[in-house]
Amino acid sequence: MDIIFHHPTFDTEYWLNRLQQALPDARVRQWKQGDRQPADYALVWHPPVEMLSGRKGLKGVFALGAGVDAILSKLQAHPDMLPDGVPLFRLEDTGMGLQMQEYAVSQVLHWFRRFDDYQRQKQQGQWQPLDDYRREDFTIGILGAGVLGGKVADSLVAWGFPVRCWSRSKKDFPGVESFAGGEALPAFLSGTRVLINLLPNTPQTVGIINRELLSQLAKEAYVINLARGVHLVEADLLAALDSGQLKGAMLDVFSKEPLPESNPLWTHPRVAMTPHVAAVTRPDEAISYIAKTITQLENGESVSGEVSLQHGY
Ligand SMILES: NC(=O)C1=CN([C@@H]2O[C@H](COP(=O)(O)OP(=O)(O)OC[C@H]3O[C@@H](n4cnc5c(N)ncnc54)[C@H](O)[C@@H]3O)[C@@H](O)[C@H]2O)C=CC1
Ligand SMILES: O=C(O)C(=O)CO
Repeated sequence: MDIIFHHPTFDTEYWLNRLQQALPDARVRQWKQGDRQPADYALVWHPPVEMLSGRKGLKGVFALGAGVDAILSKLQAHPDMLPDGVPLFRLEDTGMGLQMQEYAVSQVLHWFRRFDDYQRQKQQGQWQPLDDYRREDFTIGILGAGVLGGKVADSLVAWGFPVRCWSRSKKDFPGVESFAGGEALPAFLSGTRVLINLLPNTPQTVGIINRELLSQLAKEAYVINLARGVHLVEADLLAALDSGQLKGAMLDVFSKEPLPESNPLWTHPRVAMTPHVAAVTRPDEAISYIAKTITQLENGESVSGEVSLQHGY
């Protein structure tokens, strides 16, 4: 079995060695320009078109991340990168769930304990205890209740917050109120104090966090965007912060990355940000999942992690 690998930034040597250890019978190689030799599986992130285009004999393609929006948009322009019937897989959790939990819990607690207010007071030399926030006024709403949204919901339930989620179909997560579909979105938003976005980037979700949505949140709400920059209309977020409808935002992803120097998000006092690091691919966990899945596919067993090309995630 032949496996080709391409990632623009990962330590390729490390990945090739670890993949080889996990699948000792396979021949694993880095794909290089001009390589048209056969391959059974391709492991990719931002693959060059010529790596996959017209390739015969491929049994599966693995995206080396959770979101497949970049590869799907490339496939739209170059459909022969994924011949009919060849499955596309993505990473399900593989260590990203815990990272998303760390990010969401630490930020929610930061706001809940009013560290943002105390930081402002400190800058003004003010010593002034403030009223505590109450958990019952701090409902967390998670847009996207999939692998990562589900994990984040669990961790916030454990901290005693009221948690609700919104997805395409209803979920049965312990302690989490589930809302499904467009009709249920207003009810989900009403009373939500902290909105956490973990939706995939699809034509249905682009621009979903806009003026209309933000206006339906609880007063002095907060937004955490952990999914993709295109979900959020940045100008609407800034307007909602300036009008007082929103109290703060924590953003990991942006419509353009790296965020251009001129973008007003950089200087807004109530916007905090990280450079798309909320959850990164952990090589060892990802390699275990890929090796297990390839072995299952080779044995004709059912597998998990296949992307629905119809739904776009
Ligand atoms: N910032 C970062 O470092 C990272 C960001 N991500 C982003 O997180 C996203 C979510 O990842 P997973 O949880 O693994 O995805 P998933 O596919 O397991 O979950 C997606 C959820 O969104 C819901 N959904 C999809 N379309 C919908 C619609 N139109 N209306 C309502 N609900 C809808 C689904 O029902 C599902 O609950 C990824 O697509 C990726 O963009 C993932 C990893 C790291
Ligand atoms: O895996 C993903 O989709 C990511 O965004 C990683 O940063």
